[in-house]
Amino acid sequence: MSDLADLVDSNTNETCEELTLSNGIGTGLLQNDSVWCRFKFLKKLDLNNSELSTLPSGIEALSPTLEILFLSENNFEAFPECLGNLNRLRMLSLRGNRLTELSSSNLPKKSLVWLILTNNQISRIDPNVGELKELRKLMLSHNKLSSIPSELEGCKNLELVRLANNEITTELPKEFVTLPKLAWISLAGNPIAHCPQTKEKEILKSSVSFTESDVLGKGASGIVYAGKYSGKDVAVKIFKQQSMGSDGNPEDEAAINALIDHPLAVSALGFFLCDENEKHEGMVMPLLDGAKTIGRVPSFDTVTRDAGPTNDAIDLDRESVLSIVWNVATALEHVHRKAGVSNGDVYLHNILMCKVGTARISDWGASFIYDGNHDFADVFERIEVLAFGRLVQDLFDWYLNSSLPDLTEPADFLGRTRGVPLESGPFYDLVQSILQPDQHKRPSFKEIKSTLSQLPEFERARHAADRVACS
Ligand SMILES: Nc1ncnc2c1ncn2[C@@H]1O[C@H](COP(=O)(O)OP(=O)(O)OP(=O)(O)O)[C@@H](O)[C@H]1O
Repeated sequence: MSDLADLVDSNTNETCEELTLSNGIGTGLLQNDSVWCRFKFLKKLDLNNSELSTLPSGIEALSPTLEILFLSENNFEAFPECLGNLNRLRMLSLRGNRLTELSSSNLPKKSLVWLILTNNQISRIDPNVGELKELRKLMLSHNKLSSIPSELEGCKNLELVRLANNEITTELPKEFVTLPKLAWISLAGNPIAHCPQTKEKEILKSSVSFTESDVLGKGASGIVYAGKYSGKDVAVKIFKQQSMGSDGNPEDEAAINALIDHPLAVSALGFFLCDENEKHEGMVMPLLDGAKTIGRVPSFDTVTRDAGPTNDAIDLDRESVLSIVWNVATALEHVHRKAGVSNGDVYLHNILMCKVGTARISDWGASFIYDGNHDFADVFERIEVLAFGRLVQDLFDWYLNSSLPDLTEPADFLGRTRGVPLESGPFYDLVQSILQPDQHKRPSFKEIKSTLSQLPEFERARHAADRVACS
């Protein structure tokens, strides 16, 4: 291939909206500035894994349309200047590069909502980060940050922040953790987060068997197989090694799984280690018969919100919806109160529903442990209360055509017309107190569970959950 123009002529159409030039296809050819202005409709460009350390300014010709740019697994040491002129860019990934600093100087401040900087060398966040006013999702796991600047409070739209596996030793600024829309945060693998030992749940690899063809499901951090352990049918998750996942490390996921013990939460029976490096290789969980997730992971459009129901959960009746609400609230009340654990990823795509219809919360890959006596204990719980509110909001939107009172987001996040407003009453009041910007005024999970338990419409859900606990 000698020329990008040839490549473009032979493989694509200039009216295309998406172009993939990853794995070196575009390397050395990017300099052909005249090519870029021929793309009048390009919304998404993938230049992953191409040994790039600079971008030619010709790429600015894409600014009228380009929304999504992948520059992951390259050699960038700084944000290329031309990025700041891509003024429709909403999503930018520079995962797995050599960045040492996050500064908003060369970023499109008015348009950027989703920034992925996982697995770089970032040790400093410039105070000008607060200028990224539209930012909703910031992925910074696997970097070298030792502190977070209070100026992050300027990012009033931040909803999800990943900070796992950094070197954070100092308190997070209060202005940041009390941001009005912050609902998902991960902090494991930092000196400020606790990490217990999992020795008591270590099991011999030889005691677990599974066949690679028997896949139950795939997640970002590993694959789950049907298998056997101690004569029982189980689910076996094999972690991707060195995956530098956006959420955190298998070690932390394993450590937290070892702490979770609740019938409405899916957690580990045991872990086994790699023979070579003693790292966690796999995890054994109780097998949930016919387990299916309820939500689809967020899309480029929905950013921080699940994209909609899975095909396995297209139709859920009111009874099922209320049962999911009750089960998730109950499990979260338990893990926050008993273990000081924040799940960090409370989403319908992490709720597993088994054949008989019981919903359980799963996936502790973004979780972290906090000190229940610490000043921030309430803060971490109230952040997750908002994530729970988002989950309830999605359930009512998808299945009951009902819109909940949302004081954090008076206009719907996708600009859609939502369903019929929820009728006023105690449930309305509860939801309104959950979906509000002032963290202090949100209820704890204990209070949420207590209010739900007094509502007659949740009685059947309560009894069904009690039966699961007794079985
Ligand atoms: N205990 C289980 N029993 C039956 N199926 C399971 C069990 N745990 C997981 N699965 C299946 O495997 C899929 C992947 O699970 P996993 O927890 O790895 O995914 P995930 O929640 O997407 O996590 P990740 O953060 O790793 O991407 C689930 O969606 C589900 O279909």
